[in-house]
Amino acid sequence: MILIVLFIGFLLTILAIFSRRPDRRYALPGPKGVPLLGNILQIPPFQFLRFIEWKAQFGPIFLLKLAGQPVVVINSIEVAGDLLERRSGIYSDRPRFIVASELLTGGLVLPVVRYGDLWRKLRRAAHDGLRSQTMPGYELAQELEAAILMESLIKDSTSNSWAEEVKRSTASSMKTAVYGTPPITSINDPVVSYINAIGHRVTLAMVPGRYLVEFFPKMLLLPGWLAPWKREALSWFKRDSEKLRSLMESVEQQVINGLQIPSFATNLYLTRGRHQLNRIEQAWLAGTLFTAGSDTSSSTFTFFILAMRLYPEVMKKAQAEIDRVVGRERAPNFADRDKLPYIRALIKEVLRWGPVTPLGVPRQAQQDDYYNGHFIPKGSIVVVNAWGINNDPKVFPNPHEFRPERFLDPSGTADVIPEGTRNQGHVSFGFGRRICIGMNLAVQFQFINIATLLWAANVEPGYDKDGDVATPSNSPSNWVDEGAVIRPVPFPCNIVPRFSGVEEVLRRTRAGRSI
Ligand code: HEM
Repeated sequence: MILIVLFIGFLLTILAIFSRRPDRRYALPGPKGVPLLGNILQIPPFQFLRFIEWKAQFGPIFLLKLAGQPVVVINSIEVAGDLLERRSGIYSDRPRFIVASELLTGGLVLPVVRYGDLWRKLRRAAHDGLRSQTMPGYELAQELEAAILMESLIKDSTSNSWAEEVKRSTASSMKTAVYGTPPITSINDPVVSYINAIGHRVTLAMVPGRYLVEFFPKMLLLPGWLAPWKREALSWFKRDSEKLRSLMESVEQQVINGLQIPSFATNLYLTRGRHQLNRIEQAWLAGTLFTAGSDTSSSTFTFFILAMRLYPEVMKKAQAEIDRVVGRERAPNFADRDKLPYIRALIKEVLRWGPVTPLGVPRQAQQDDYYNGHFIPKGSIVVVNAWGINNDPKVFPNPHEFRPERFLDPSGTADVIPEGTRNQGHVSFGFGRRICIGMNLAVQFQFINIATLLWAANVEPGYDKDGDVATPSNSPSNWVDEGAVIRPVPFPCNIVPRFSGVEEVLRRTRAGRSI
């Protein structure tokens, strides 16, 4: 009798294993790995470049195994659209990061929140404050910050410290947009340093292999005295929540005192009845937007400066357009945007050309799926090689060339936008339901800073320590991976005023836009 029960149990186990294991014939193609580790050892830094090589071998969608975890890599705009947009019900979740997105941040950091009701609430509230209709509310502060940035860049035009100044200015602009605070004078501003430190802790906690609990989730049940990593993370969550809440409370207090400075947090507080977020959720949402927007925007602007240093003829063409529309008596403003098609095209090209977030933010398949006859198991991590798509020669001929004209019709006036790019011209903001919620603000930030810099100054070659002309390039040896973003390694260059009187106009612009 016992033998019969054991035999039936054995048969059921085998059946269960084989009903879950896909037939190998249906598996996605992909590089062969080694036992246990799978493809881990084949993945170098700047993996998106290797993914382009594998695309040539295995096609636009392939499978990697990282220590048993299936990772599906998408390398074409069509496949990304098919899965992340047309099957968004399956592909809108994020992978689980126990320490980073649960313990350290209470599951409240929008880019890594699991797909579900809380995500919907946070996303709706974020959309409320960042949709295109709200953008004019941010313009005055962005024009002010662009004038401040330009004044300081040209004041010390031969300095190599421009990259630090770009970081300060971006953090300042994002802090004003989120909390309505005046411009900051130093990147060491205490609020900026605090929120950046939270971002840094989260990024570090996501490094694969850092915490065993990610591989053995049952360890989460250990009591704090046996799990110092858990105790520490929970204590950071408490401290960070208090800090972020105090920032929201100062905004609330201003509104209560009758002072409504336009900002994301002011809007969040005023619309709290509609989105139903509690105070801690509101506080984390505001703080998250600051971090998600700062490094991405400053790195993009740094790629713009690199492009101007490498393509002086593009710079001249853009400046000619600005001179025609704006003249020299005033600095550019948002009212000029519709009349500056070349600048709009140039912004798209910067976002396409610079690998700021080359692999976007990963997704996770919420159920088993088949694509073109290939099996994608539930729980697979799904990564889109955005940089690979942005550099696909079929969509963008001569992709390594910086050429804003690719986004203009032959008359140079009408925008030309490749299909499947959600009207952006590139896929750097992602896809589907989890597409970057801050993209309107991000593009607006780039517009005013790019237009102001081109109006005010030339980006000219700088010199290295030996006195030789520095020769930066847009290639791996000139990129630095900071975890959340990739940016160009700072390179010497000179930002030189284009005409006398620039400083005076910038001073007037600043004085006319106090917030
Ligand atoms: C040039 C600048 C920026 C780039 C390149 C960028 C890129 C991205 C990408 C690739 C994603 C993931 C999209 C996906 O999963 O398909 C994302 C998500 C996100 N971004 Fe941005 N971003 C930028 C600026 C901003 C700004 C300024 C903000 C805030 C105001 C922001 C807030 C967010 C948030 C909250 C998410 C998570 C959305 C979600 O998971 O539902 N980003 N961004």
